[in-house]
Amino acid sequence: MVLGSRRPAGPLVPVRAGGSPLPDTVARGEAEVGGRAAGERLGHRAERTVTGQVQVADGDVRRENSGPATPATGLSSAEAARLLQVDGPNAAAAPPRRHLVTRIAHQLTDPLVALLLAAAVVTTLLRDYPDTAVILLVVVVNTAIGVVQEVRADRAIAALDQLAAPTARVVRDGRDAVLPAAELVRGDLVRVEAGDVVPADLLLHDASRLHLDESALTGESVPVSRAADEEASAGTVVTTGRAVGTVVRTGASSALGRIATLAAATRPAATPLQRRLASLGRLLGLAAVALSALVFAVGVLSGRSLVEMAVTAVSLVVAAVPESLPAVVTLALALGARRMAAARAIPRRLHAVETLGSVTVIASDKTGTLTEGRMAVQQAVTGDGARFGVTGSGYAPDGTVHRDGAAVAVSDELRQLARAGLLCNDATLAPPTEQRPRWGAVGDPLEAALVTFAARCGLEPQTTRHAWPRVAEHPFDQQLRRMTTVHRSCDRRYLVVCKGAPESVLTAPLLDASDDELAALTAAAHRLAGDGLRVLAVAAALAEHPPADPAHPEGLRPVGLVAVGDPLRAGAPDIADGFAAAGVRLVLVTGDHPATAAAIAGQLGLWTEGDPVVRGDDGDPASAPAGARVFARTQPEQKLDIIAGLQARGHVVAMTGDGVNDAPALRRADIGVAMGGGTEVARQAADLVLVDDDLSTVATAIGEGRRIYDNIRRFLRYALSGGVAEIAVMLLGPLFGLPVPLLPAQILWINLLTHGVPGVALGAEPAEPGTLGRVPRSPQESVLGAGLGRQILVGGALIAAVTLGAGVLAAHWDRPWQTVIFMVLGLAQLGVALAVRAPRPAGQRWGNLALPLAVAVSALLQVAGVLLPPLRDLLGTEALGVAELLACAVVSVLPGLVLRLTRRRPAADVGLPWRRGVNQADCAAEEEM
Ligand SMILES: Nc1ncnc2c1ncn2[C@@H]1O[C@H](COP(=O)(O)OP(=O)(O)OP(=O)(O)O)[C@@H](O)[C@H]1O
Repeated sequence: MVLGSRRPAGPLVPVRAGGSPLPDTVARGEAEVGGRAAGERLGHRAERTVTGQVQVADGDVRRENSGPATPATGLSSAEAARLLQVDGPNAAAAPPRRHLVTRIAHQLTDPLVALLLAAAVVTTLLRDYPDTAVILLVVVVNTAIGVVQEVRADRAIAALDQLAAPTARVVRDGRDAVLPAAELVRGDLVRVEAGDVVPADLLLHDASRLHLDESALTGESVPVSRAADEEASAGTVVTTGRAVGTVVRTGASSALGRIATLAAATRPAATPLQRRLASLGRLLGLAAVALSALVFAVGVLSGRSLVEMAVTAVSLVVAAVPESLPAVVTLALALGARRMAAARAIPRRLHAVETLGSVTVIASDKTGTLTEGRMAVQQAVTGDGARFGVTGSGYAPDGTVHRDGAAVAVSDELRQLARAGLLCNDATLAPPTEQRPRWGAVGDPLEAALVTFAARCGLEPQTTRHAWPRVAEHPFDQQLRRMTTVHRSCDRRYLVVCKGAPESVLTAPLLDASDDELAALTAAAHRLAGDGLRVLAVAAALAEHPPADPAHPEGLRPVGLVAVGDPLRAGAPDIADGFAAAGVRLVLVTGDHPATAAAIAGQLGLWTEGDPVVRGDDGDPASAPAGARVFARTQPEQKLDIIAGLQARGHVVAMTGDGVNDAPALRRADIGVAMGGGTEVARQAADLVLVDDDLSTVATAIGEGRRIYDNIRRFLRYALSGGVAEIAVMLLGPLFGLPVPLLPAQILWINLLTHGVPGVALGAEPAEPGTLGRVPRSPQESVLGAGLGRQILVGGALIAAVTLGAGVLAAHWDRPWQTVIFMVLGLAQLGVALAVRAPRPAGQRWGNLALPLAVAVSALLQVAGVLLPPLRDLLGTEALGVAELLACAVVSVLPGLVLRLTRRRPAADVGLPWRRGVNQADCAAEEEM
């Protein structure tokens, strides 16, 4: 879906006269009767009855507005609270909360658990009660761990939903307030403006140039205009203008609610990693079943009873497959998401948490993301070529104009330039308040800078605007990159003013100027842009008649250039360095002039003389050179092409955006990043919302994403090494004269102690030092890739080797070898859990304490299985002496020790340059350049 331009071009738009933003009584009963009734917009035929109710053709009768007309002060909080009780929240019916019983039933329907329950039935029939007891214990503990993790994950996700919930600007108790959209009630007075998603069905009272993108409801993406007394439906997007309206329907009865597509209603789909792990789980399950069948066959052939071997085989399947994997992954993702939110980067979908770790390119817009978005006119060049400097603080109207370092009086030419910039302008300035001690911008900051400039040139903005009433306009249009307004002069003529990008304004037939004049102004504009300033050219003319098409005025005379500065955010160069060190390439995508873009990119260390600057107005940015890091003069739609081009080269792309028409690009990017201060529609389209508009939090989020992925692989390495070892011991044991190395109850006991709590604790391991200094992993890489498969086999082989070795020696010395195998196999796995932990972060004494604690408790229980008589009876173990126990402990340490000593040092600390982060194809292409 491509939304229209931020302020879509239209034909000659007559300007509404006056129109206070908030009429005295906005829900005017009589006025509405003649207007279009609610429901009509949605294709329902609607008639208004004498009682003020709306009769909708589908038979639905509802009161449009309860009680008396809403006064300009909006509802009182008490009345709103009462209505909220009556109608419920303004949200799609929340997915029903899963009852505990449902959660337990869900755990019990897992195929592995079903297998265990079947085995329990068999052992009960055989009166093998100890085995039955152990099997049931495993089922109970695993179910409990599964349910607890699911609840924790759901809670973390629900908390995130709250943080990223849509908001609405509403008038309550006579004051403007920003509330969660879910708290809106019928009768609430709501304000909407460009970039907002209409939060509920509104009956409009005052609409100024309001255009709505209704594609969410109708599929039609061309914005439609809506005026007072018409309805704005929930879920539509304001592309231009602003309006005030009264809520007439909320939640499920609103337009969006009725077609049941409110985003909140959908349960999050499984993430790609979860899906990949689910299929890996199925594969492992099949492998475990096949190998257990082999163990079963070997056992039966060597004379063991069919039933005993069947129960052994089932236990082995259960023990070898990491059944807690889905729970570990979901919890790791959900807790990671919570941690990101605490770092002020709110993931709106779980998949963002895992995808962030493999981001290779972050494409950022300039204004407000890398720069502060606080603009000020710094230089001005008048039509006669005179150049002025302007100083002052922020948007404050006072300041000075100087030339060659000395304060000068404002010339007529400069005043004309300032006046033109003030008239062709929709912004105003907000004086300081108690909460905000500085002057602020209302509307486009660039235009607000022009208002300040006019004031510094001695003009009184309101008086000037009043003296030159606007009669027609062509709003700023990102395609044309200019804006035109037409004003009535006091002598009944028309002043036509056009301001915009120099290449859009300094061109015939719009401009009537000599080639020399044009060349001089274009060169001046280029020089100013080269200083990193955003340059606007201004042209104007007095005419007898308004232009036939204000989008394309003709015959204007150049009035001058204004060059607007927007300081780099403090720390922006460090952000660029940080991404570079993380192997993530920062790319600047802007609608600004190539010289401005290059200058800013130069200050960020992204660009040096000779590097390419790709121009969006000069061809297809998707076919840009592979190493390009600056895209200028791009249209929002071209962001899609840039993303597609990068993705085709194998990059995982994060894209920032905050405007109305950035939404498609935010959806298309692997990670759409919206600014907390941006538009609602951008926030809702994004995967990640940066609360403080601070791009550096993306780096933190990338680090978190990598940590989570590392921990999932850590868990896999630990759990699968154990599974491999168990199967190897059962298969190879008979070859070493150990007929049935482990009894079913023993296998399940080991499974219980090793998988459950230590597994979950591994998910909480801290990030390895230098996680952010690593090359991002390839998204195509298998979960078991990058050597993990080999590490699992090595780990499994080591555990199996020491276990079988200890068993063989015990058998040789005529000691209870089966118990020795039980002991060593369990303890060695726990040793591996400690060996695969992340290196302790610098300055932290203990790291993740949960893991050693979980391992210690599990080790004690394992020893108890041999020492305590009741457990011995249950598990079929025999007593071991202290020396034997110590020997078992020493042997069990070996696999972990070997793994620890041979651990590769993290590739970190070396601060990889970003170039190493791009894939091979890119490197080759860059070398060719
Ligand atoms: N209000 C305006 N009136 C006239 N011209 C404008 C206005 N705003 C921007 N321009 C011109 O259009 C060009 C593109 O601006 P636009 O706002 O589309 O860029 P952008 O992609 O949002 O930039 P950024 O990456 O800096 O956020 C600007 O360089 C400027 O020359």
